Amino acid sequence: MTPRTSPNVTEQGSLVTVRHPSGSSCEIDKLGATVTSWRVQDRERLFVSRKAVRDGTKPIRGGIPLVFPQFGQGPLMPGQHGFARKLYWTYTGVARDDPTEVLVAFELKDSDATRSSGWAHAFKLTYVVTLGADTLGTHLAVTNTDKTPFKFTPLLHTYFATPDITEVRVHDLKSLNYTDKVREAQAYYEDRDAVTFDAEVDRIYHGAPNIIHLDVDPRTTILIKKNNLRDVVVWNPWADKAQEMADFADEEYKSMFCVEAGTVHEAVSLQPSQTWEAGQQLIIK
Ligand SMILES: O=P(O)(O)OC[C@H]1O[C@@H](O)[C@H](O)[C@@H](O)[C@@H]1O
Repeated sequence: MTPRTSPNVTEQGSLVTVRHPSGSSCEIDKLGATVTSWRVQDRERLFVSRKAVRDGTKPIRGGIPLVFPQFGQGPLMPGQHGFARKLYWTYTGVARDDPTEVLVAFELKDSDATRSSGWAHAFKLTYVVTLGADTLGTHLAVTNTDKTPFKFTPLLHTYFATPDITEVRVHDLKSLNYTDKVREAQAYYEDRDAVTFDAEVDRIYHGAPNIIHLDVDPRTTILIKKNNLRDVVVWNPWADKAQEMADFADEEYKSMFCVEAGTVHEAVSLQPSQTWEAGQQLIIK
């Protein structure tokens, strides 16, 4: 099928750039189908490290890497955060372009690389990125094309940009249980109205509400509206961990934070021929 094109979408090398008539734009790298830029009102909303490696030798440090089939270092396969963020996806073209939204689609199927990864199932992933005037949607469909069921723990690893990490507030997580990876992966209860950052944070909030408000600075709120993703991971490496990461500059922990919608506490199970769908919409308020 010939990819559908639009004057609002350009493809150059591994980058697909989408422009909306309102002036907003986004950029997706076929490496991982990683959204690497989202600009609204002339302001970049996503964080990408200035030391990010963009040649395919490692996942892109920033934007929205897509974690599949495994979040973290789980039991499903060896390594961290699965293979989807490390592989080049196929750009399948413009799915829709109308005055309100522009949609572009990407696909990843099992290959020698995925079958030899330790998670050897046959699958098809379809990822649709939707740009509106002040919204960005990322929607994933997973189809089991195999003869047996499989499990996965998918996640949208969104890196948000902030002018000052100490002013960030992540709301709507109060009264949830969370696993704290910084404290021996023990379970805790969130009693604060907002999660803030003044040290390393690495938590999995279980069963989070579908709307999360983020104050990225005292005047700017972004809403995450998630769909069919149960949990929310909140992460900032802070100073010491930042120094350990080769593709992240030492001071960059001050200008980013991750709020990651996923189903990671318990895996999704998918039967042969079935499709599972989920996603998020980011909205500038
Ligand atoms: O360095 P990576 O593999 O991109 O992972 C970054 C972080 O991703 C988060 O989702 C994890 O909860 C953290 O534990 C991890 O450090």
